[in-house]
Amino acid sequence: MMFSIKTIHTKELSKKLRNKIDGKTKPISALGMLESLAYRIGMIQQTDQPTLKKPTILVFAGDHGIAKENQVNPYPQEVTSQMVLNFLNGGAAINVFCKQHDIALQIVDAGVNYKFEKHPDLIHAKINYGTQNYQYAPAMTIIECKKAIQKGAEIVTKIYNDGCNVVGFGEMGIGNTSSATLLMAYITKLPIAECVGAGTGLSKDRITQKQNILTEVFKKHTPQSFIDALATFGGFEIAMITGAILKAAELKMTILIDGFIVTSALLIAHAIHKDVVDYCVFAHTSGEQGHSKMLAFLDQKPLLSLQLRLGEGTGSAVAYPLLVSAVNFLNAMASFEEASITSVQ
Ligand SMILES: Cc1cc2ncn([C@H]3O[C@H](COP(=O)(O)O)[C@@H](O)[C@H]3O)c2cc1C
Ligand SMILES: O=C(O)c1cccnc1
Repeated sequence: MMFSIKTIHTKELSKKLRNKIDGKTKPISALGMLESLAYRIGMIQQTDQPTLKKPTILVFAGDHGIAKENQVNPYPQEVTSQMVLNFLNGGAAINVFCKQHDIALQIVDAGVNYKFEKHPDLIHAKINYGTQNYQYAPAMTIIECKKAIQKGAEIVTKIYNDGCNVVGFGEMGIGNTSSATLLMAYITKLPIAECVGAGTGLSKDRITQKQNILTEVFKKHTPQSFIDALATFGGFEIAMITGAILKAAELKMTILIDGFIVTSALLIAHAIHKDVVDYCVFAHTSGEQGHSKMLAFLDQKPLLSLQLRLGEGTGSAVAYPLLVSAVNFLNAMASFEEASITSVQ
């Protein structure tokens, strides 16, 4: 389970890209974050003429042992499987946005507590029927965790081999803001109180209850490695996304990072391989309060801030057209020289 992720920085290409961007018919830096986005995609693809091919969003779904008790989650566990069926029927927010932007969408059963029928858009990768409740035992075994990482890597390899070079990850798993909170606290070393939030809409009192429970959980376990932390606090969908991110970076794909939960998977991937973030584009800042702190920890600026707090990869789908604009201006806009326009002295 080794990933070979290359440092992107090559001075020559970096200079070439900067000159190309600065040479376009606009004042210097006038395309703002679209410029840094074009630069990043160019660096990822190691070319000053990047292209976006077969954009795909993979939504990983998994159930969480703790969710059965309804202490940290307002919605019951069965909503995970019900939402998977909704994805397969085309009725969820992520379906609508992917359709709008011509993004291929595939759903992965990473570990839902339900047996699904075969479906062309569903990848069967179930590790188990939900995790253990980490109030009592680690969420999964190290073997299960490694299997999930491996499976995530395999799924990304498959879409890469089918011609995709830009991928976003989404998730569905009732209770998974709790896993993300614990992973965030483990990696950033911030107190649980700084990481915990409303999830799908807990009241203030219930956030305090969630904070107390997660503080106890955090004290109970002493993971010995990043993989152990992922196994202890994670979900199958989060572990699979971690493997998917690492593989996508190895394959030099452009990776769209969504909200609080996907970023928690990235925190683990980043702890394992710090160069992984150079392959990522940060779609948005989630309304879940810990997310902006995760982004600050990674020193990354997201494209959008729409107070989305849904997950499913919706922030990535909504941000995707900005990547298209970035690549298009870089490839199609005239330079001062081509348009015979006088530049600054
Ligand atoms: C109908 C519905 C659709 C969703 N789509 C994503 N989530 C989001 O909410 C869940 C995490 O929040 P918590 O930790 O508070 O349970 C995840 O499934 C996440 O993807 C949804 C949640 C619900 C209820
Ligand atoms: O930001 C997210 O990904 C998020 C926030 C709340 C609930 N589900 C997902």
